[in-house]
Order: sequence, then C-alpha cells, then structure tokens
Amino acid sequence: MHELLTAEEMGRADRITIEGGVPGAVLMENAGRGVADEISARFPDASTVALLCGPGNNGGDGFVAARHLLERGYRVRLGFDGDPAKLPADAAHMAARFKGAVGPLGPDLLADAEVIVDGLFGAGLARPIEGKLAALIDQANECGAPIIAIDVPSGIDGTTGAVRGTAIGASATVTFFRRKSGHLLLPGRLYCGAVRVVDIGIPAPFLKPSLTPSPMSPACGFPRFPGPRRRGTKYLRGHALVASGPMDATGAARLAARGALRAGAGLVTVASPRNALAVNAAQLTAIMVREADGPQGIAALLADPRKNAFLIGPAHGVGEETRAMVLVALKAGPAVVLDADALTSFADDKEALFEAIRAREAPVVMTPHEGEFARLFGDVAGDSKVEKARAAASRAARPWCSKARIPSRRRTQAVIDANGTPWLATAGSGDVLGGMVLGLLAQGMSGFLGASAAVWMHGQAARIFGPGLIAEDLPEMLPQVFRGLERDRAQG
Ligand SMILES: NC(=O)C1=CN([C@@H]2O[C@H](COP(=O)(O)OP(=O)(O)OC[C@H]3O[C@@H](n4cnc5c(N)ncnc54)[C@H](OP(=O)(O)O)[C@@H]3O)[C@@H](O)[C@H]2O)[C@@H](O)CC1
Ligand SMILES: Nc1ncnc2c1ncn2[C@@H]1O[C@H](COP(=O)(O)OP(=O)(O)O)[C@@H](O)[C@H]1O
Ligand SMILES: [K+]
Repeated sequence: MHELLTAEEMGRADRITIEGGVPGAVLMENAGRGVADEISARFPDASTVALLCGPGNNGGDGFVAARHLLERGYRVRLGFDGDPAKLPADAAHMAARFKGAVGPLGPDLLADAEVIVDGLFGAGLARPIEGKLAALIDQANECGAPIIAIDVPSGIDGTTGAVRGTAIGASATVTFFRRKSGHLLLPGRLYCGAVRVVDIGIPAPFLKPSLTPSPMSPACGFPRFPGPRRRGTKYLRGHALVASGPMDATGAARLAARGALRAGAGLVTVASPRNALAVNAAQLTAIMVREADGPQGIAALLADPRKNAFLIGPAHGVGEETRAMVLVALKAGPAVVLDADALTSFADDKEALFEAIRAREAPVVMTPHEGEFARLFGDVAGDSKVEKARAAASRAARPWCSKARIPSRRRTQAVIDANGTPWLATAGSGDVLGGMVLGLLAQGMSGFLGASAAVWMHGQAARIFGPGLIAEDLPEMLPQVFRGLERDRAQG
C-alpha cells in the first residue's frame, strides 16, 4: 500500500463509506479494536493502561479501545474532561458503552501507567494545543511510559506533519485505512514511532491514488530500474557530464561525478575550467576530465549528443556566468540536473529559468535544499511541503526534485521520501544526490522516476553505512544498495 492521504481526503473516505451504508460506529469500533489489538500485541504483560480521550471522534476511538482492553483484563485508567453530551454521535455512543471509571484528564492518570494511549486529537486538530492539555502532553512525554497514538500523535497536523503547539512523542501510531502525509513529512515523522495501518472497512476503490502522494519505495517504479544489458556497452549506459567549480571549489563536482558513476552511468566526465584542470585530473581516475570554460566551453562539450545528462550547480559559483551556462545547457539536448548555485543564480531572474525549462522537452530535475527553494519559490502558496512543491513544479512546469519531496509535471504524482537518515546531514551529501540523479537520467530514467529512485538510494546508502558517514562514503555504498534491490526482486 503506497498511497498517502491528507486529513481532508481521509474525511472524504469516511463520508463516502458511511453514505455507502457502513455505519460510522462500525468504523469506529474497528478503529478502536485495532488500537486495543496493538496494545495487546505489544504489551501482553502490562497491567495498567492510561487512555487520554479528547472531545472528538479520536476520543471515541479511545473509548472503544478502553472497552476492549478492560475485557482483556487490563487495568484501565481513562481520562476525559468534556461533556459526553457534546461528543459527536458515534463517540458519544462509544462513551456510553464503556463501563469502566472515567476520571479527569490530568497528571494523576499517568502515575502508574505502563502504557499510555493518546486519543486526544486526530484528524480534527484545528489549532495549536495550549494550556492544561499542552501541559498533560508534555507530562506524558516525560513520564517514560510508551505512548501509542490513535491515528496521529496529538498536536501533529495529519496533513502537513507540523507540530501545533506541542505534540505527543509516540512509540507507535495506529492509523486507519491508509497512512496520512503527516506521518511521513518532517517533523511529524519523528513523533509517530512505528506507524501501523489498520483496515477498518473502508473499501479500497474509494482511492484515486493519482491524487495522493506516496511514500517512496522500490515498489514505486524500480521494476524499471536500469542496469547493464547483457550485450550492451558502456555507451548504452549513458554519458554524464558534471560542471566543476573554479580551482578552489572542485570537490563538489567530483563528489557528484562519483555518485553518477556508481549510480550506473557508463561514462562520466567532469567539465572543468582551465585553471582547475590539474586539480581535477590529479584526483580522478575512472572519471574523465575535459576543459570547458564558460558557456562556450559547455556548449562545445554538449554538442556531442552522446553526452545525454548534465549537472551544474554544486560549488559552481553564483552569477552571470553560471546563469549563462545553465541557459546553454537547457537549450541543448541532454537531461539537466540543476542544484545549488545553478538555482541561486536565478534568484533575481526566475522567469528566465522557468521559460528556458518550459521551452524544452528533455527532463529537468531541480534539487534545492530549503534555502535554495525559498530563493526561487519563496512566494508559492501551500499548507504542506507537498503542496508547495506541487505549486513550484507547476510554475516551472517540469518534473523536479526537492530533497525528500518530489512532485512531477503532472499534479497527480508526488512522492515523499521516508528513507533518509540524519547521518545525511553532512557536507557534500546533497552533491552526491545530484550526481546520483544525473547517473540515473543518463541511463534513460525519466525525471520523476530518476529523482525518486535517487533520493531513495541516497537514504539507503546512508542507512547501510550508518554512523560516521561522510559524503565520500555514499557512492561507495551503492553496490550494496543495488545488491539489496536485486535480492528483493529475486525474492519477488
Ligand atoms: N469519521 C469517522 O467515521 C471515523 C473517525 N475516526 C477517528 O476520528 C478522528 C477524527 O475525529 P474528529 O473529526 O471528531 O476530530 P478530533 O481529532 O477527534 O478532534 C476534534 C475535536 O477537537 C477539538 N479541537 C481541535 N483542535 C483543538 C485544540 N488545539 N485544542 C482544543 N480542542 C481542539 C475540536 O473542537 P472545535 O474545533 O470544534 O472547537 C473538536 O471538538 C480521526 O482522527 C480518527 O481517530 C475513526 O474512528 C474512524 C472512523
Ligand atoms: N536530518 C536529516 N535527515 C534526513 N536527511 C537529511 C538530513 N539532513 C540532511 N539530509 C539530506 O542530506 C542532503 C543534504 O543536501 P544539501 O543541504 O544540499 O548538502 P550539500 O550542499 O552539503 O551537498 C539532502 O538530501 C537532505 O535531504
Ligand atoms: K491522537
């Protein structure tokens, strides 16, 4: 299951199911029982469970879970402060069916809890949590007992992943029907723990996956992942070209070039300014070096149609020359990856970049980090990163990639990466990512799939290496990433 839903889409799924004849109380019963099942499976030996129930249907799920836990022999401490008469109908029904004691929502609930169930707020979170409930959330987080969140940790926006006021830090989250985008987007992802999806009886045909983002995984298109052909040559695996910065800033291009080579490009060349030729040549072996000064130099190299993918930006320098080189490349035939300085160089002339992108057919992938994104697309509207990314993509009207979120030209396709690790927060890791995208485009992958696959592989490489990672390590982990993919494919 790869689809993700926004809170609004989930509400629509509920409504359509209920209108189709499945009572809301049945959905809530299934949801709450799913939560109780998760507690039973995870904590078979616990005796005391505290349930925090809020004023909406998330609280209703809590009442259902409490009833099942009571029946299974757990000692249940349920906190609910509201007026039962003001609960939504299904939640009120479930509150009436719960026969255990109900106490106030306060720190006493947590005193001897071995497990805490968070049913304060789910999809209906409408504003920042404040006052007494915010304090209770902080106390729950600090008390040391594991917390199981119902649907989404209270305080996390299920669509954007933003923290509203404060938020429950869950060990696990039990959600219903499908994961929501807020389970994957940062910072939400860090508050969810393991996310388990429970089937509550919403029929799958409701889904129009084209309207939803997807968590990125090999199943999102890796069956079309390129590899060498049995009787192929290196020329059939593409020739990637990377523009080097000046003499004192060449490392980024070499990192990217190594990423492209390890990602499988048949040939990789660093296009180097004359004054940096010796530095580059002294540090490259399988990767070639060619002289290319300014836009004419790049145009001359790209006149060879076998050079089918070009990356510019990492440590390239911001200014008129970089701008001119980007425009030359966009006029030529290869797939183009724009990163870092290649993007910043257009901060004051964005439309020139977008026009040049719109005027070409071959793929363009942009890999801005947050700062670079803001320089080019700071004024785009949208509540979530996904919406902002989609708005930006439609402005440039091309597939693009923004570290960890990749929408395409078609508004319908968006992917959120869930594979990255904080070990990637190291100088030059983004340069390697740009090179990996380049290497996949050189092998003929589309902009969208190439960028998606590269971001996933980048995270996977970092996971395999683990602690102590530096950018140079990333390309060297790719053989293991490929082996893992082969293994998964062989095992079906
Ligand atoms: N629909 C279905 O069939 C199914 C739904 N299911 C479950 O329902 C959940 C969604 O339920 P929901 O829509 O009732 O919203 P929920 O998250 O309980 O909160 C709304 C309440 O909180 C209040 N409130 C909001 N923010 C607040 C704040 N900061 N501080 C204080 N108060 C705040 C808000 O007040 P208001 O904004 O109206 O003043 C309102 O009273 C969903 O996550 C899933 O668990 C499952 O059972 C499957 C079947
Ligand atoms: N804490 C983190 N968790 C997951 N991924 C991260 C984290 N920090 C950085 N990354 C990833 O590392 C890369 C850093 O890119 P960037 O900032 O452009 O680095 P550089 O310019 O040094 O090459 C991006 O792909 C980003 O998503
Ligand atoms: K919750």
